[in-house]
Amino acid sequence: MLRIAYFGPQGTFTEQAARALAPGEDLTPYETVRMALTAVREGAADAACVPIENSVEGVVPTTLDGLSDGDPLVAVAETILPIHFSVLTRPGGGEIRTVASHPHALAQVREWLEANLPGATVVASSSTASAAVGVVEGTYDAAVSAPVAIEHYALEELATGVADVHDAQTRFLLVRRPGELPEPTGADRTSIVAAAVNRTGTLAELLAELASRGINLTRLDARPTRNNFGEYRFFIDFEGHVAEPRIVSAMAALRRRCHLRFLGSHPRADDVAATVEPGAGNQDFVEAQAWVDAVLKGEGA
Ligand SMILES: O=C(O)C(=O)Cc1ccccc1
Repeated sequence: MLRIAYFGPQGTFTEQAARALAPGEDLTPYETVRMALTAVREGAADAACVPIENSVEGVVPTTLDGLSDGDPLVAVAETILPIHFSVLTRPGGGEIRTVASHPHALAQVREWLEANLPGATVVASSSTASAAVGVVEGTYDAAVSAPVAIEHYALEELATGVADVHDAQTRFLLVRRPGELPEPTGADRTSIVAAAVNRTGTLAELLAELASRGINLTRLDARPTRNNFGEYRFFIDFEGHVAEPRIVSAMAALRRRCHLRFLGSHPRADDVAATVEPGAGNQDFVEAQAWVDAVLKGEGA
């Protein structure tokens, strides 16, 4: 049985994602994303499930920073969950003075809180489920939680199906230490971190390497390096798998231009096939290479 670390405690959205990505495996909650990643780096877990991006709030910065610092880890699978919340209180609990949740959750229920709990102080907690634990312990009066949290904590539902933005989704990754890669499927995502020198046009040059090979981006985020103010690392996700000739060509070109960290190639949860531009399919790259090989051998011109 695989040991899967996940961003907990029990009852987080991430636990739900871990159950979907690693059914029947041995799941252990960790208090922070960083601690779950460290468990994999140190060998205490075989893989970790962590949230990466939300359709409303964007990326989860602690996950990006946790993946770009420390020993390399690679994503081998992803899942996307629909996100709506339950507001949980103590049974028979009185006035609601404080309401807590993960910042990504709070950002998605701001209008609901203003309309329904206007007097309550809003407090950020490490996860939606840690807010529920805080309500059980009396630290907060209400928690904005994942619907499954009610199965773990002796609380009452003040409201369910809460969401300012309907159809919100969060994408989660299963990450491991580098090893065998998942097979390409034709509907894959590759993730890298690029650290380029601060010079005019650097980012445009990196993106041009991808664009000229017809590679479609699915996400682009910048995070500060934290060493020098104004210096950034770029997190780039694009369609395709590193085992494909066109992606190999792009990765080698990027590697010549900047420091690269490979964060994995894996099937997309939404199963959307990669866009292929005319002349930029894998077969085009294979045929072009075969022609150059023939020239080198003196068998063609
Ligand atoms: O706190 C949780 O339950 C998480 O898994 C992170 C999160 C928070 C808000 C929306 C989706 C995921």
